[in-house]
Amino acid sequence: MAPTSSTSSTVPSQTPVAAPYDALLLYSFGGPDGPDDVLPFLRNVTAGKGIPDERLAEVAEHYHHFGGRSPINGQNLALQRALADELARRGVDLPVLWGNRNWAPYTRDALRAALADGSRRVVALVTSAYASYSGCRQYREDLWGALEDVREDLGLPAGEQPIAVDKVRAYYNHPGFVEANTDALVEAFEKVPADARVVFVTHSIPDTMEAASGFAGPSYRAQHLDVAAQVASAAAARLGHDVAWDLAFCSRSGPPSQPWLEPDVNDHVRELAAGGTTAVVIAPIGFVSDHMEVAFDLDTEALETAAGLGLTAVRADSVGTREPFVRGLVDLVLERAATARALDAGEQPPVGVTVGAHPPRRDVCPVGCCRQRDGVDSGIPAACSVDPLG
Ligand SMILES: CC1=C(CCC(=O)O)c2cc3nc(cc4[nH]c(cc5[nH]c(cc1n2)c(C)c5CCC(=O)O)c(CCC(=O)O)c4C)C(CCC(=O)O)=C3C
Ligand SMILES: [Fe+2]
Repeated sequence: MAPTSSTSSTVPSQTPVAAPYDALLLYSFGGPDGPDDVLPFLRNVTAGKGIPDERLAEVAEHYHHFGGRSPINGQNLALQRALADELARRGVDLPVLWGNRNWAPYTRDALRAALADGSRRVVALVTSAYASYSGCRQYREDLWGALEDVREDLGLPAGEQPIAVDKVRAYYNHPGFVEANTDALVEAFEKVPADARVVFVTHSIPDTMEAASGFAGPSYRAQHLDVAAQVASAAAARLGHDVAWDLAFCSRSGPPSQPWLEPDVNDHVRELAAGGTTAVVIAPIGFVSDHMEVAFDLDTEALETAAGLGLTAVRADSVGTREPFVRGLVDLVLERAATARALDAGEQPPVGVTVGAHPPRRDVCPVGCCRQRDGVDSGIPAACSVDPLG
């Protein structure tokens, strides 16, 4: 009888589905964990951005209103756990790390830990579904800086990176994200009359950033309109009635002289009320979890605006750790791995899975992608692009 070792050696060796990656980085924005963190966090976020002091004081108040703690860190921990569980369920051996741009745990520390654990190639999943300077390029610029820090730790010369990071494409039009948002909207309709109007909401950005976001595909606004149309029609099919909707924006900052995407959600709700609407669902498709913009700008301000006008108003859930979303994210990670393997082998990569009117966003950003922040180039190199200086 053959010894066990030779029996197992006859099993054909399979490429692990996550290869060439040896770790997954959940890469997020970060937020304060207590009152003393609020100001230094806000300084990190706004360094060099020209946000007026009054706006900063106002945003600090939003955080202090919730005890100086952002809900975002707990939400990322929950998502990290959900991703690890889904990977384990599929038998995929891939540790999930968590790192942030603006607060601890910082990305550079997550990369240091990955390196210490022997990882050399990491796949990053950004907690923003849409492509724009704020949702893609800025994460890539900060990642470039973190990779430089890790290289300098080891005293390696420029260009000799000890660890490489690839990024999962912007996933707004992935079926998992759309399905999870649809489920949340269908559930919200249990609490309002069938003729309630849906106000899909996302973060406002400057008009100049909106223009730059269209460099390598549909613009930030167009990406949201595509998701909104998909979610509304899928929800209508399930609910058995029409779903009327609009797209509105929240959390505008910057000087008043600078145009940002409109309408503001509060102004829009006022306009709907004036036009005879009596019930609204506020659906935060622009955010993946109920972080501060959702907790304050929507649940505190926008719902108060609606209540003050006598409207029936509910807020649909953000996708959070909903099963279709988490499943979709793991599908995207494995898709990115299959793409990396194909490119490494000089083969044609798989076509990314999507729903809606748009093709998949690129995995590797072209030169110039989303580079203009306020009508001028950021001037900062970025990781996960064909040319870091591009
Ligand atoms: C598109 C977008 C997303 C979605 C994509 C993504 O998720 O990344 C997002 C997310 C977030 N934004 C957040 C917080 C802040 N954003 C700010 C400022 C800004 N955001 C912008 C855009 C976006 N922001 C822009 C154009 C600015 C102006 C300054 C600049 O040009 O960059 C400021 C400064 C004060 C203020 O101006 O409001 C804060 C404190 C938090 C953490 C929340 C928490 O703690 O729970 C999260 C998840
Ligand atoms: Fe923001």
